[in-house]
Amino acid sequence: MINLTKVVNSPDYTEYLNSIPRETLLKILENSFTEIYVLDKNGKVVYANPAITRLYGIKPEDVVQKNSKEIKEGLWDPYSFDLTKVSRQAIVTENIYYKTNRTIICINVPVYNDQDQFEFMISTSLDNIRTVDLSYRDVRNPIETIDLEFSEVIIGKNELFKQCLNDLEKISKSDCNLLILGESGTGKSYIAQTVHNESRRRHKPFLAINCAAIPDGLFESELFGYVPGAFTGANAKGKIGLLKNADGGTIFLDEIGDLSLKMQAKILDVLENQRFIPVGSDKPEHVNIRIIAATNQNLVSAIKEKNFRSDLYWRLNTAKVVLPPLRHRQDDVILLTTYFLNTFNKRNNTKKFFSESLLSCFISYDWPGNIRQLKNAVERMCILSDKTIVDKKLFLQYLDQEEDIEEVYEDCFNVEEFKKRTVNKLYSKYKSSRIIAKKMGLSQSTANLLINKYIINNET
Ligand SMILES: Nc1ncnc2c1ncn2[C@@H]1O[C@H](COP(=O)(O)OP(=O)(O)OP(=O)(O)O)[C@@H](O)[C@H]1O
Repeated sequence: MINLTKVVNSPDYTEYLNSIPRETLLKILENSFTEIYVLDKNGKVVYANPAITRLYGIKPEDVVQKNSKEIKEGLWDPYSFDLTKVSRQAIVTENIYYKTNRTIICINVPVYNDQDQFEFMISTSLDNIRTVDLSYRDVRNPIETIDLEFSEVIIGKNELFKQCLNDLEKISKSDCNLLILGESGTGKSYIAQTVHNESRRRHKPFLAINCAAIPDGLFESELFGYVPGAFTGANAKGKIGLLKNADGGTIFLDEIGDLSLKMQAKILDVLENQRFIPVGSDKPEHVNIRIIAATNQNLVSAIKEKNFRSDLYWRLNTAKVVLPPLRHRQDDVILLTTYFLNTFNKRNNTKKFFSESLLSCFISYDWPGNIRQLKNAVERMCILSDKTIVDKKLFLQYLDQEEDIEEVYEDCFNVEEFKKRTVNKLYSKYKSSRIIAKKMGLSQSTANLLINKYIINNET
């Protein structure tokens, strides 16, 4: 929280303020890249600048005079108006906007009238914190971060991954559709957002929809919108869909492999003709949209099994990038770990380090859940460790816990392989169960069991 000191305007300051024409002040507000969102004492929207269209696909004129709590209900967390109103302080919050899954930093400032009564709250919000920079803040001149190269925004130096980044850099400058393939957690959504941020559409909305999570009917009305009276229970005024809201920008269709054949046909129409028909209407509407789609499914097999349309595949496939799994990017594991560790340290105001042995474990592990699993593991190590230097013991416990849920995830986790490899490596070097036990943070009897299981029994 930031303490607010009441600003008392000097006569000179008031004169200077009065000298600025109203039109100029309005132009400044309207052209601010940062969102400016003002609520009155009852939480009604008094003013919102056009940045809200870029961030949420909502138009200022559609929200003004409406109750902000109702607008944001279920879409936005946390709702900080009530707290700001009573706090007499500016409150900085990290919010999540569920429709796009974006994190948005808001500074909420309460404003008081001459009688010292709460008059309104001004929120200024900033997304895109990655380019403003959380990870590099300590070492980089903030001016330099404004013009980051594509490869600098995304963490990764591995050769295989760099080839993807080279392609992505070119693709982001073009306006073609893009298909991103890769295992779960390899960063498909993260890359999609970055491609948009680096494209000429970056000042227009980026809206994401998860095709797997939504039933057909809802998918259609969310994406295409509907006309008044389109179906029972529909809003009497109708609804503008994501496509229209994202006009000029990018739609990200996550998990496209899970889309039904019926919806695939509708998406194909959007791709081919840049048009769609709202639910309950017979009039096509035209949009200018770039589509980025992603899936962890094998679409070629899905086509063979008649679960995915080949014409849609080829349409989406104008540009295709296959993100490598983290086990093929072992040289990036430390880089990513350091990045996540710095992020958590900053967020939690801690100064944790990872021991060398823990980092070695991280490098040898397969990370079947890819970057998402690595990020979660780093967070878990940071939270659970009481020490400043986090050692590998916690990680081995983490692997044991993962092993417990192995049956649930079937062969997603390759813990067994990891243990086997580690024991083999240590045994060929030390040939001593005592040293292996010490190195792995296990009792000597457990180390003996592992040696028997993976080495002795395998030799016979
Ligand atoms: N290169 C990267 N640098 C930093 N963080 C990354 C990078 N790639 C991915 N991440 C982070 O890893 C996590 C998983 O990424 P993301 O959700 O994009 O994966 P995904 O492939 O879309 O997963 P799924 O297929 O399950 O939807 C996210 O928290 C994301 O911010």
